[in-house]
Amino acid sequence: MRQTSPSPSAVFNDTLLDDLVAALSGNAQVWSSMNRPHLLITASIQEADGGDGTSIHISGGDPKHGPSTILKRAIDIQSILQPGLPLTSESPVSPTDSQDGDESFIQYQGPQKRIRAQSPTDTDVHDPDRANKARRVESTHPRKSKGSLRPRTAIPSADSASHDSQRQMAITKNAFPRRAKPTTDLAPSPASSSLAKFVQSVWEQIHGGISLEPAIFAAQAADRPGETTAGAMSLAAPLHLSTTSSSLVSPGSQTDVTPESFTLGNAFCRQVLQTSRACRSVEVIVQARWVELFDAYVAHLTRTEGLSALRGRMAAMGEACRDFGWNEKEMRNKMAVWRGYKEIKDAGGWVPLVFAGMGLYRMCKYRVGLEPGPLSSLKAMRSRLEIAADTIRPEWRKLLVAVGEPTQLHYRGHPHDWVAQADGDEPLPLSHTYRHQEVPFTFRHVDECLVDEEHWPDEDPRRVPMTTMVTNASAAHICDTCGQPQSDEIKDNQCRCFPSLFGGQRQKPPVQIFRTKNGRNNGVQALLPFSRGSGIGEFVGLLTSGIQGVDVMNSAVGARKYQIWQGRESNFTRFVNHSCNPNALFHKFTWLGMERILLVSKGIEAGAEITVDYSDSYWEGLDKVCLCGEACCRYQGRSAA
Ligand SMILES: C[S@@+](CC[C@H](N)C(=O)[O-])C[C@H]1O[C@@H](n2cnc3c(N)ncnc32)[C@H](O)[C@@H]1O
Repeated sequence: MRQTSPSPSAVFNDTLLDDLVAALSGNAQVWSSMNRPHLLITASIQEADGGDGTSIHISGGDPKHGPSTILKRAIDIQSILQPGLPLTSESPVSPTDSQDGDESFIQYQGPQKRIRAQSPTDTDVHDPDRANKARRVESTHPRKSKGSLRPRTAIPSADSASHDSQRQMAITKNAFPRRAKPTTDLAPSPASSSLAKFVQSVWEQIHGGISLEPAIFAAQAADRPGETTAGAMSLAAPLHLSTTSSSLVSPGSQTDVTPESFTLGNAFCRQVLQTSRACRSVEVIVQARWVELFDAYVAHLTRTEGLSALRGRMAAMGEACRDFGWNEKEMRNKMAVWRGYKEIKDAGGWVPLVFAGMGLYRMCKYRVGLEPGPLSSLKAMRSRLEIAADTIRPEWRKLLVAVGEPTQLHYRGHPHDWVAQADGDEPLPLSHTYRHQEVPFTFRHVDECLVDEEHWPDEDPRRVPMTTMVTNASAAHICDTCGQPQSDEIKDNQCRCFPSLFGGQRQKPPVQIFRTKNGRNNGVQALLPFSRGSGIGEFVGLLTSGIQGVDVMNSAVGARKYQIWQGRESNFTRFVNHSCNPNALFHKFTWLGMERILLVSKGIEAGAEITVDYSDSYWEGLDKVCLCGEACCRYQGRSAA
């Protein structure tokens, strides 16, 4: 049998060969013939077939009685060699003494029967050629290796060692990087870890598939016929603080910003913010809908192509990877997050996605809060979310064009024109909840008190003697609580006693009218927590006097008594129920020289009903039973007067 030396550059798929030889339960040899790889089982040294194709030769027989070839089959093993690395016959010498000829082999020690590799002995020292052979075998069969085939390491000749051996590339057995086990010693500090993650995300974004077209400028240009994108860019001019330097503010230079350009800069910055916020909302609803598209396409593939669900998903995934320009891992990661968006949409509708804050991505990435319990709570909240979104931010529905959903509002009017019901039941129009009354229900939402001129023809009964502070420009009202000047102008106001109610941007109160379950009709629910001492709202209604027999608030400034009646015109404070253990109270506060009655929190959690103590003067003589349900209730179970 002629043997040629295998190429030292031939790289084998060790695992496959391991498995193959292990299955044959014996030693094996690989050699090349006619530049094609062969695998020979060494149980019997018998060439079965020179052949001209790449084949596995399986021979057997008792050497004493001569070989008896039992060629079973020939298998092409070219495919298990690394492509592009053909066997060559240039390697110098056969590693075994018993072989000769122009075919060489690498001896393989099968996993079950290990042959100790030859190593140079004392005798070898005197026989350099034999020693070299032994070294080659040793390097081919490192003792620690467990039954694997390797190309033989070439032993450089004296004159070629300096360069040839330097240029031999190899893929080592342990080249595949394994994940390092994190150790506490080496764990980066949280700060550097956060920064490292941040920088990593920047690199990922740069190298990922995003495109940062300045769409906002294009949109502005579209709004202004004849305006180019570059021209629209000039809208951002107030933000170009320095035209001579690439940095916004040149060191040492004093940039003059006029009030007008500051206002323009604010407007531009706000516009960009709002545009990007709307884009972010569109992004997540589109991604939630895309997951539905993906699932529907998989169903299509399984139906029309006869693919299994798994194969259908793989096929759809492949197409998605191609179209998004992402690899499969990126695509899977994105889809996992997007599927979270879809689950939120399925439970709570589109509102939670459109108005989601920064936590949405993390929540979906780490699947926190997407358990059945929280999702069913979200489901019960769905219509409440829609009431608020439709009545406070009606423009949100227009974004649904992006996912082909109807854009008509479900809930029109004032946020408190709707009464939310428990267990996700459809909200009721406010007037429907007073149908049981004999007098038809009419109600107008107002933010300020109205003066009943019949009783107070000349002045507002709440006016208090004014405390003023004269400044350069004008006289200012001084807060009798904090001693700071008060003003409805944000830039002039310094009183921070109730910032959500006075002196700043008045916020929509995060409360809803809801239907109580225990016979109190409607009540007020906090949608967000109210910290202790914070203002929830002002008790407003008709400023009048002398009313009896209906719910009314009595107050007085000095000797001047007045009443606030909320029967026809008011705000949500009209619907606050009584509790003998309330979480809010009514509090007098003077704003701009006028007494105000505020609903102030004693510490309220999100979701809780807001209650106050109506006071004994309310309940005394009233033929009602208190239904507050508190253990300390003062008016429960009493016999009606
Ligand atoms: C200012 S309204 C509050 C809103 C009212 N629940 C509604 O649906 O219009 C006051 C009325 O609510 C009811 N109410 C408030 N608190 C109550 C309580 N603890 N027990 C029984 N009824 C209560 C009484 O009918 C009372 O006259």
